[in-house]
Amino acid sequence: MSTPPTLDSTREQITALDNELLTLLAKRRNLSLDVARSKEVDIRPIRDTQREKELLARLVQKGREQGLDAHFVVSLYQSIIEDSVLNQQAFLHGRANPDTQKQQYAVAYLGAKGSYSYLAASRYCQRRQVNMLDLGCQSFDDIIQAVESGHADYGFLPIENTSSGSINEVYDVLQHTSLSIVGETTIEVGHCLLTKADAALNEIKTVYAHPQPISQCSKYLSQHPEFKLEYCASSAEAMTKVINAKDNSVAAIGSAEGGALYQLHPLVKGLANQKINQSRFIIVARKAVDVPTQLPAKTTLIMATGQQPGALVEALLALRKHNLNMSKLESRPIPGTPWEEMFYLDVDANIANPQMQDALLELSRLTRFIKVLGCYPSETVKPTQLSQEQLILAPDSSRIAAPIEPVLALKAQPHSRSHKSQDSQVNCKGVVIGAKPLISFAKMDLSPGSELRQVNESTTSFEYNDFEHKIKALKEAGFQAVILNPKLPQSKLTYYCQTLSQAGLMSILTVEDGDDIDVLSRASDILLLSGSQMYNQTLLVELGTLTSPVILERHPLGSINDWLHAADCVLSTGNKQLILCDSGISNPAQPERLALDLAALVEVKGRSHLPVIINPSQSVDSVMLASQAQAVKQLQGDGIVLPFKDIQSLEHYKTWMHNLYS
Ligand SMILES: O=C(O)C(=O)C[C@]1(C(=O)O)C=C[C@@H](O)C=C1
Repeated sequence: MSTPPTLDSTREQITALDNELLTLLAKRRNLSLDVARSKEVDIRPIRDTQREKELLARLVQKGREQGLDAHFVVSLYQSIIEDSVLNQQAFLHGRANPDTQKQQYAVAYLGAKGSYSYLAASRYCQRRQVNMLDLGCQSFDDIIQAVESGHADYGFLPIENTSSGSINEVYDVLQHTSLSIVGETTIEVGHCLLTKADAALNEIKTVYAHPQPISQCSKYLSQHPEFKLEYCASSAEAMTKVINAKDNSVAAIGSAEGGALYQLHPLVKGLANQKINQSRFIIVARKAVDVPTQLPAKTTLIMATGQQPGALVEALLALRKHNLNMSKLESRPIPGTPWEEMFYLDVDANIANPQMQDALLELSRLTRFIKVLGCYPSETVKPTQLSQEQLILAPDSSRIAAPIEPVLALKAQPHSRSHKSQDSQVNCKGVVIGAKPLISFAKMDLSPGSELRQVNESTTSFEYNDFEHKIKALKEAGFQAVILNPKLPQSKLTYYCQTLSQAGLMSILTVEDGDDIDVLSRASDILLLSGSQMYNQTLLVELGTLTSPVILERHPLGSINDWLHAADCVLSTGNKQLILCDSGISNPAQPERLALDLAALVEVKGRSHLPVIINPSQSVDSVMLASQAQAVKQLQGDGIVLPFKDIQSLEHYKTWMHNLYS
């Protein structure tokens, strides 16, 4: 056997090739700017997906001839094309807004060098080949203040993350600013455990991090109960703490890139719960920008609709009528006006587009308040895909012995409207969930130590009387179902469920453990799978075998796709009596609370035929419940879960609940 070339000489060749590849990539990038120049003249859209498909198909074929895997070629070129599109966009946007063409941008962002906001800002400037003068700030208000006062040209604000959802505080500062949104940018957030160069994992005792990364890495952190978590105002502050520490017992959560600025070592990489963990930032400036029509654009609006039923739906229908797609809907309270909501909408359209103008006119008639926060180029470059046939096809008979099976057409997912276009309804005890009106569920916590169980454990008859009294009041207040906490002896559960049944209320028990399914399903009318179990395939399949209705709660860190995938697990096992329940998503700004995701309700109602109920009790305080319930009704939600504390709280509900049924 001949001796292989030495490692050093092979590495030299690889280095030389990589250099050539980079030179070629830079040349390609320059050519794509020539393309942008010609599109500026012809006024053609930047994106040409037909051209991308042809280009990918040709390259897959060419690559295959040289032994390269089709998926590798496609993902490589998807990145190259994304870069090409974003560069062309930045170029044309600069041409349309000559006053943004500067040598240097002063940028206000959260934290200090190395924070994710810093990385997003520096990438944004790099793409525009502009120097960045970075102004680290302590809070979102300080960022706004720096731009409003002219100390900074731009402010970078994180608005949402793929794992932890929307950042409510940012929506709140947008309510009052005179600044405009002039851009957006998304960065991959690769969380690592950053340590001093010579630290080992078993030495780590304290982990410093901003609340956002802590919630985004909750799965990893739960595997390390020995870590003491210390919250920091930014990832940069967390890294500084590690650098200043005297020993190796501390670590920070942050990016490898940011850590490198502090000479920190990424001891463990890929800590995030979700494989794809991205953060989207918006960029604010004093002056609004023009977005050339060749660029995909987004317009962000803030509005308050009337209080009458259906007002929000009417406003959203105005967008649909003009063929406009709403990519995001958020609701936030209006300070000082309890029970009223401000809605934030991202619409995929240029404000100069005549349809958008018509819709705005119509919205201004339908709303009590409306303001355009900005129109800016959308930086989401959806990768062009090849068909499965194009990817799999490799008719090289010398390599493949057996003929390839034809690719099966994917069946429509059982939750989807393409599988079933009409709304599904779940019948239980004469109540139909999924047909109007909205169903009201009361959530009662009867576990020992809860407010409802302050009676002595032995005074059972008093306890039972008390329960019967409360159930009667709930029925009178208009509730149709009661969700009970299952951590009670079986005899009591059976009694509680029977009492509910006698009062004509549906009984719902929460499942957190697979071993309980049998007992709980025999006692109650409906089982509710706790969101924490949404990824538990075994439990999903078990619930799929039941013949009674099931409520599937969304995991606080779960994406809509994951939630619907979990629904498919239940449906495809057999049980079609499925109801979805959204109790909100994790809100790192207020870790003790969840954040209601009303855009998810709109999206899921559009994509799925399943009934959806909303549980705002873990995300809003009691004064906000009325307006949230109205919003749920207006957005075609099928039910609302309200916390039941005591009979007095029912008086509060009675004042507004009748509106829900009108
Ligand atoms: O050919 C074009 O029209 C380009 O803009 C170049 C390019 C590319 O980088 O290859 C980029 C974006 C288009 O969607 C298609 C192709």
